[in-house]
Amino acid sequence: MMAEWNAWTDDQLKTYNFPIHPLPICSVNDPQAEELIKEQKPVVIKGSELISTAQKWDLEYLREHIGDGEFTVYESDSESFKYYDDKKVIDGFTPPMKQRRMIFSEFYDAIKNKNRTKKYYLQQPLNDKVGPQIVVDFINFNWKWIKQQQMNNNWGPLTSNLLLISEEGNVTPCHYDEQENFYSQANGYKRVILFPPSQYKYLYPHPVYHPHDRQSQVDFDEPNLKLFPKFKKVVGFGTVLGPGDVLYLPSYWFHYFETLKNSGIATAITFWYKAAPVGNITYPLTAVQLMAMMRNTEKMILEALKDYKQVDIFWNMLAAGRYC
Ligand SMILES: CC[C@@H](CC(=O)C(=O)O)C(=O)O
Ligand SMILES: [Zn+2]
Repeated sequence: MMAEWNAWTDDQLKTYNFPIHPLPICSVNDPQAEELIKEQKPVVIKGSELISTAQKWDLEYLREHIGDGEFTVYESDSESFKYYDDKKVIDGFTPPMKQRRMIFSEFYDAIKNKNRTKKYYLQQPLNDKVGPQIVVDFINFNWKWIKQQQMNNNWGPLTSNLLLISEEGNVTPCHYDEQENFYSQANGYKRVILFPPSQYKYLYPHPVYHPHDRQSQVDFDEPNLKLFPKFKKVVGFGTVLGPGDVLYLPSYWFHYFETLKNSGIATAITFWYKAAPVGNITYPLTAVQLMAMMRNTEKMILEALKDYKQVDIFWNMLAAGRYC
């Protein structure tokens, strides 16, 4: 992967032993960018100026201007921040990180504390509690351009702008989301690795009823190939995002993020949109349609059986010796 001149070096990246091909990179005026978005394929877009007013959002600026609202901050004993849905409860599940609520100055102090043993990741939807200067910066995002993308692709409404403030080395393990996303890097450097929905069978997401729904069960650092043998077939598409870069991250594409080692703080903002309504069904079904169908089937079985422990029994009864 080619480092932009002087920005970062390969030794700041974690190493994985699956192939990683480069993601397409286009200028905002390149028609190929629009084509890839229309085909729901990922592309890194340069020069959109989407969040240029947020490129000055460093910790000091935010401490001064972001206001005294509370923020969700994940606290982890390791570099890994594997998302979990605290509304999904199953026996014996221990959350891999702590979800805390802090005002920004508490987050700032936690990050600056040289004696700390924990790692932190602020992940908070931007809301109306932010200070007036942040509102001015937000209003001056390139809404004209992104609204054009939303319209061109018949997406639904913007659902949230998640502010992400990550420390060097933090990892968000592989997962998928069900919304379209323009992932915008304000400052710092983050590496992203994407996997198409067709690689679902290599990434073994947790069951829908599990708190880690949508997250891959495979630990990329120590993959258990006995439990997840097809993981060895996985092929990634990756790049390093720098200040001003925007990644179109299509719904249902699996993705993994890491904040480069020794690169300080990385600030990013997501633009999540409801995906376009499914058009007329053609066969064979697409990988995305199969993923949506599998999710709905799991939800229906859970709804019918009421008890998640029965889902495993039912599924094995249905499939064992008959389908697998
Ligand atoms: C939510 C955290 C993650 C981004 C992501 O998964 C997304 O925007 O969908 C990251 O940047 O570490
Ligand atoms: Zn995600």
